[in-house]
Amino acid sequence: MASRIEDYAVIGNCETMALVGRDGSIDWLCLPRFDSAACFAALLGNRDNGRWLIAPVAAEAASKRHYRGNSLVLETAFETSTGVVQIIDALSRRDRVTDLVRIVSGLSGSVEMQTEIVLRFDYGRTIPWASRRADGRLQFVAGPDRIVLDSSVSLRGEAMRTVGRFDVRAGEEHCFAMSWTLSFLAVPEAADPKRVLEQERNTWEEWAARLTPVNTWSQPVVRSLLTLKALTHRETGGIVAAATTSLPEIVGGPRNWDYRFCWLRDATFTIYALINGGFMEEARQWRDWLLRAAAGDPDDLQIMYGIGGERRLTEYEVPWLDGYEGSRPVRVGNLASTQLQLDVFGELLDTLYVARNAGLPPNKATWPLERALVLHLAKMWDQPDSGIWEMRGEKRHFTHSKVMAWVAFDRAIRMVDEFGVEGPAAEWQHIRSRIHRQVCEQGYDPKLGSFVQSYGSSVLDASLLLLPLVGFLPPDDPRVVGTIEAVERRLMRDGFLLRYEDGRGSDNLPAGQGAFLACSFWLVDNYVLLGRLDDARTLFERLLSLCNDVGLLAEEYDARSGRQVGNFPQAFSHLALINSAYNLAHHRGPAKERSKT
Ligand SMILES: OC[C@H]1O[C@H](O[C@H]2O[C@H](CO)[C@@H](O)[C@H](O)[C@H]2O)[C@H](O)[C@@H](O)[C@@H]1O
Repeated sequence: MASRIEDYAVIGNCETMALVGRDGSIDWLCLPRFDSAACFAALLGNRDNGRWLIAPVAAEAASKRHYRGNSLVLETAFETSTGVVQIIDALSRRDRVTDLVRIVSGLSGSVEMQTEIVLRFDYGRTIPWASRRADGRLQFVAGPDRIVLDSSVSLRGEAMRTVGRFDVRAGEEHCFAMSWTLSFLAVPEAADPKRVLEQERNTWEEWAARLTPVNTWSQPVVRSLLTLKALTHRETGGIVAAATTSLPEIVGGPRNWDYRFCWLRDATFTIYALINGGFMEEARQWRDWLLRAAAGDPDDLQIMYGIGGERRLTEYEVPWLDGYEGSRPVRVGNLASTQLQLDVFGELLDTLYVARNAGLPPNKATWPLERALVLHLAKMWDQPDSGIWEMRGEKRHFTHSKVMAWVAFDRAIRMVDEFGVEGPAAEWQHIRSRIHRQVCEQGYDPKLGSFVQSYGSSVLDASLLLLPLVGFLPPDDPRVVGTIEAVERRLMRDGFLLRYEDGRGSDNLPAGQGAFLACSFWLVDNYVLLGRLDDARTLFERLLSLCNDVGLLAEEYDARSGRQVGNFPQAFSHLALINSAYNLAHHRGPAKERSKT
């Protein structure tokens, strides 16, 4: 059985990530990209679907772990009655080769260790052919995939697994290196695990040293930025929403989605957080990814793309996997990619505007794309859509979607005014006023004293907290204050926010989801804008306490079971954490800047 979600740490190489359990088992790894098929899929099934365990034989061993400095090199120490041993894990990358290295090092006494390697390509389904090469390394091949395994420990095959037992005394070390390539390419040289670890640590540390400091909450902010960077593909610049598919929003339920794609919404928010952290090169890389992904007719803009900008993300179910703790179905691909979600226009224009203001030199294709998108939006902003929560039910006039359409026109007008780019600003001003009026008339319920999820409904939705954050209305406007109060009253569960009222949001899915962490961070941002700084700090600190022992967050938190739920680690949660930390720490944080109208 897989571990609890918060019991995983991740290691990554900016192309893919592996989930490493506290128990020393790597239960998830897709090779070579985040969205490739997994060769370790025990996370969504059982150990026969693929995993790599290295752990003491003694079942009672207690583990403690941390990252080496500001890196993604993970150290897990196991304490047993006979001694202490440490496992150091890292993922790296050479030309067309992915390396997973693990070093077992004895710290005190002597510990009897075991390893079990179950390699299953194609999401746990395909058992590869195993053989021993002339150079002594083990080789596993199936279809396009080849893995070569080098180890200082003697290993043997047993019931379709590779297993070994070894003792580690204080001062001793055993090294393992697993290298993946396409099966038709030359067999790669063996990796040098120690050199790989050193190099990975230095690269990550150098990157993190460029951070604009945030004082009080530096540690969680740096770990969140490292996680966002690790979710960014090094070559394409695409940013995935999370490293996993189908970790459930409700354990045992069907709300299981594939997040290994690049949502424009999540990516623009990520860039916003990276710009606040001072990382302009990443902003440029993502902007260039966007220009390539969105190339073509603006009518064809998708709300998400593959890592390289791929458009077809066909969703299918993987019936041979039982799902995380039985949460079925396991899905690959995402049908939401075909939805209309109007808010992405606003998020794109807002982030590109922020990037210009932050000094990102414009690319000559940027404004033509922005202009084309706004001209397209002018023709369809008044259509119903699927909204920020990607509801698979009937389309509606979501208030948040319309507000973000307002943002798109607002930022386009500002760009004409402030940067002298060319566009029909007078026409856009007219549309901007129309949307504003319409939202205030149809998206606001005077009896409730609050904005509502969609026109004419009485359902509350935490996305309404973004209204003051994007400058649609001032934070002290009574309608905004009323909305914050209504959200606190109706969406707060055990001190954290649900994203909308369960069962009333008509998403045709079972109720019972956990608190949506990004929404709870938006409440922190609203408190900051209202000057409720004590409330902001208290809620922020409580949210930080939900991070696992290595600072990672999934999408949601289920307060009843005290567990993280949803895909992991999730960019949306981490970027919201970073933005709230900057809002709290700086007099002129991102919320204050953005809310200037
Ligand atoms: O719950 C319904 C939807 O859930 C996913 O979307 C959520 O995650 C996205 C990526 O982080 C985020 O952009 C979106 O706002 C969230 O609602 C899922 O990917 C959808 O297919 C699903 O309909």
